[in-house]
Amino acid sequence: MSLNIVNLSKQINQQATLAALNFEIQPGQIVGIIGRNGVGKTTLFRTINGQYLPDDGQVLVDGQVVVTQPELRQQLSFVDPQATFFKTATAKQIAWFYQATYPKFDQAKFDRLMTRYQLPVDRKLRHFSKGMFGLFTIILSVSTAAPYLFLDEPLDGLDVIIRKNVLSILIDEVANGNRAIMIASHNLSELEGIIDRAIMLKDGHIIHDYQLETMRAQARKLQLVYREKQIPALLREHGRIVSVSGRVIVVVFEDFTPALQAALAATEPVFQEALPLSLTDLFMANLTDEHDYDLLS
Ligand SMILES: Nc1ncnc2c1ncn2[C@@H]1O[C@H](COP(=O)(O)OP(=O)(O)OP(=O)(O)O)[C@@H](O)[C@H]1O
Repeated sequence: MSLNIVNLSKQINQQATLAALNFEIQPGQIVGIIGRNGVGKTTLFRTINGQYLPDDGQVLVDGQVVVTQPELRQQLSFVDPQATFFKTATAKQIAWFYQATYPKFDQAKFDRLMTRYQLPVDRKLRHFSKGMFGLFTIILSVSTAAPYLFLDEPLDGLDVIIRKNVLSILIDEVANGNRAIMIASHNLSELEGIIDRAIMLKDGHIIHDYQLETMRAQARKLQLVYREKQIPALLREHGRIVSVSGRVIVVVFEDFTPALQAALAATEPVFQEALPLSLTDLFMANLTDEHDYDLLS
């Protein structure tokens, strides 16, 4: 089983928001989609799920083209949190609608989760709080039995206790290896705790597709102090500078080889310390523009 995104392209406002994206998702994975505001994460989910027609490229489920075989949409579930069309319906009515759309909709699971999280099934969604609505979209999504789930900012508006519960629901969902979940989120620290892989978008392209375990083994975040205020060229050539504070430089090296280690020693830092590397560091290292922070002052 697999979901393949092949040369997927979509222009929004004459901008190549998605420019020939290629990747594959397999059940058992939780994949984070990360990138700055407006980069196209929601557009990607909408295009994969058929809300937007792609300008080019294909979405394939088990090698079959989704756009020409609409029944394959049952394999995909994306509850768009920005969709307002069903806000006048009650939670129970939405579940009926989903049963019609997803023949394998798991009503017992839906009822169990709604009860567990004390969400009123007879209340109209427009009367749900932001957090209740967010939780509802997750419950709806996991109840579809679709193997590929897409969640857009699923933790937004949820209190810390519910967030932890939601994360454990999601981990349980992929544990048996039958489902994959793609999550677009700016909650990087919480995302990092559950994802296996992070796809980083910039300027319409995938600029990194990290397997987090491999990345953690290969990358280093170092705090370095030099005698002079000048930043050695090696740091910019092989690393990404995260911050500069006086003579203290924090730099991320994504591929920290023994040769690089030796070259770094030759720059003669007066102090060097390895710091824990997080997804936030990778985000900042790759996506911070120089005009965002005056790194070089
Ligand atoms: N319905 C729309 N009409 C016009 N422009 C849109 C529409 N939806 C998105 N865009 C534009 O498409 C681009 C991508 O937006 P998108 O919502 O996919 O980004 P995102 O990565 O999900 O952002 P965020 O992190 O802020 O949620 C942005 O430039 C946005 O302004």
